[in-house]
Amino acid sequence: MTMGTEYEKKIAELVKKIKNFPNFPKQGILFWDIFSAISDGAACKLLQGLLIETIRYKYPDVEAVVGLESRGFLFSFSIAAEMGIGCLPVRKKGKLPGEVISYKYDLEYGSDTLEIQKNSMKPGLKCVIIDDLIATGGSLNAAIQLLQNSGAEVLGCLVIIELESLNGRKNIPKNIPVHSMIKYD
Ligand SMILES: O=P(O)(O)OC[C@H]1O[C@H](OP(=O)(O)OP(=O)(O)O)[C@H](O)[C@@H]1O
Ligand SMILES: Nc1ncnc2[nH]cnc12
Ligand SMILES: [Mg+2]
Repeated sequence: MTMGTEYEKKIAELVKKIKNFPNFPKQGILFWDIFSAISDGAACKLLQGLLIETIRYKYPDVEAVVGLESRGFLFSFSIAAEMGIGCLPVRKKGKLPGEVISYKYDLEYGSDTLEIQKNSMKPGLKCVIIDDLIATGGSLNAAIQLLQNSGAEVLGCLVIIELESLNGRKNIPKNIPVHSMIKYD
């Protein structure tokens, strides 16, 4: 996909701002800190503009943006407000009031459950899932399953960062596009 050299220049600006932290939160993990890229106003504007440009180009029919707790929320509201479309949260079990639809999934140890509010869902609602980062792909895949079980149409996913060495895409259904703006090994 090409969105032009201006777009590429803005991505390069963003890349300069993202810091990483070795051995956080555990020994052996290189942590990519999206908050380091939004600590000044110009950087916030840059990233917001890039996200909106990407969504408009990749998913022009989107009707709602679904943010994954918690870092995904930063970006879902910003995009939804600018585009005048819905902003739906996917949260861990027990955090959302009212009737919810749940999806339980396996982790390396144990399991987790994601939820979405039933009254925010309409059959066939065209959703894009947004998060800061894809690592193993477990979170995005669980959100895709949850939304599809809820009757939504998942147009695709958008993440800012992809950790390619973890090959998270192998855990995502082949017919669901995942667009990442920045790729690290
Ligand atoms: O592809 P995966 O292996 O599922 O990992 C990616 C997820 O991990 C991080 O969230 P985390 O669960 O650390 O919580 P946070 O967003 O609340 O910080 C990140 O923000 C993604 O949501
Ligand atoms: N390496 C990493 N950096 C930041 N967030 C993450 N979530 C999962 N893996 C991560
Ligand atoms: Mg997260």
